[in-house]
Amino acid sequence: MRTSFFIVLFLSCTEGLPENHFTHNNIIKKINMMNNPITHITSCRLPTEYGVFQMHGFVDSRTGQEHTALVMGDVSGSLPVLSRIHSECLTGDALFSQKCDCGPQLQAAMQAVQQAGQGVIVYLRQEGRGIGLINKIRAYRLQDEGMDTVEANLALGLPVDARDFSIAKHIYDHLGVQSVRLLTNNPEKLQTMRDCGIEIAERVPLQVGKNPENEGYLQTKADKLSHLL
Ligand SMILES: Nc1nc2c(ncn2[C@@H]2O[C@H](COP(=O)(O)OP(=O)(O)OP(=O)(O)O)[C@@H](O)[C@H]2O)c(=O)[nH]1
Ligand SMILES: [Zn+2]
Repeated sequence: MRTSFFIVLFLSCTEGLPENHFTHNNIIKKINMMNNPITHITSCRLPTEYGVFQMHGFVDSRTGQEHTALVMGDVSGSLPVLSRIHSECLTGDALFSQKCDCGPQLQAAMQAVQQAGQGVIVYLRQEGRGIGLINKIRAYRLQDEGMDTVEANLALGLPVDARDFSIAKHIYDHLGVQSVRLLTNNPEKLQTMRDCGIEIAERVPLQVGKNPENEGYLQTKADKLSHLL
């Protein structure tokens, strides 16, 4: 009760400070980092087209969201581990959509881990950059009418990107991962991991799955979301 009072007081006092100071979001993320909200529930063997992984299930006590990590080999310790932090995309990962590059990225990441003989795929259930499936369909409908991926989220009154990559840090901690070679083109993911205390030994580019349907989407990610494409 007392702690919450001081947190609320602190948040009110920091209102109005510039973006690069204490934003509410950053403070809330830091509080979340202090009280680990991610609980490991169980794990099982998962044979896939890309080899046999150990699949771990986690629950976020704040949202009830279920996340998973696919692990191959021994990943604990200070040596860099090949890893992908993948955000759920039902349309791309499971329904073969060509509107994005998620499906081919997931496959390429799993294949790369198989080739390395060791690695972690963190699969975060933050569909639609965190706005959920129904809102993503709403956003796609606006894109059918000519908006780009950023404009559509904003037109719906939603954040452009509502994901919390710090969840991955808790998952890495559970697995004993300290340093990663991260498969990504997204600089924000790299920065969040660094801010959380995960060493980025290397960024491994992941440029696959380009097709005529997703050319504009990839261009928007490069132009408006600073993706390294
Ligand atoms: N709201 C919204 N979400 C999208 C759209 N297209 C893909 N997504 C979601 O975007 C997430 C994937 O993000 P991306 O921007 O493709 O890639 P990233 O994970 O940020 O970066 P990489 O590590 O380089 O792949 C998934 O959750 C998808 O469901 C879209 O047009 N609108
Ligand atoms: Zn996708």
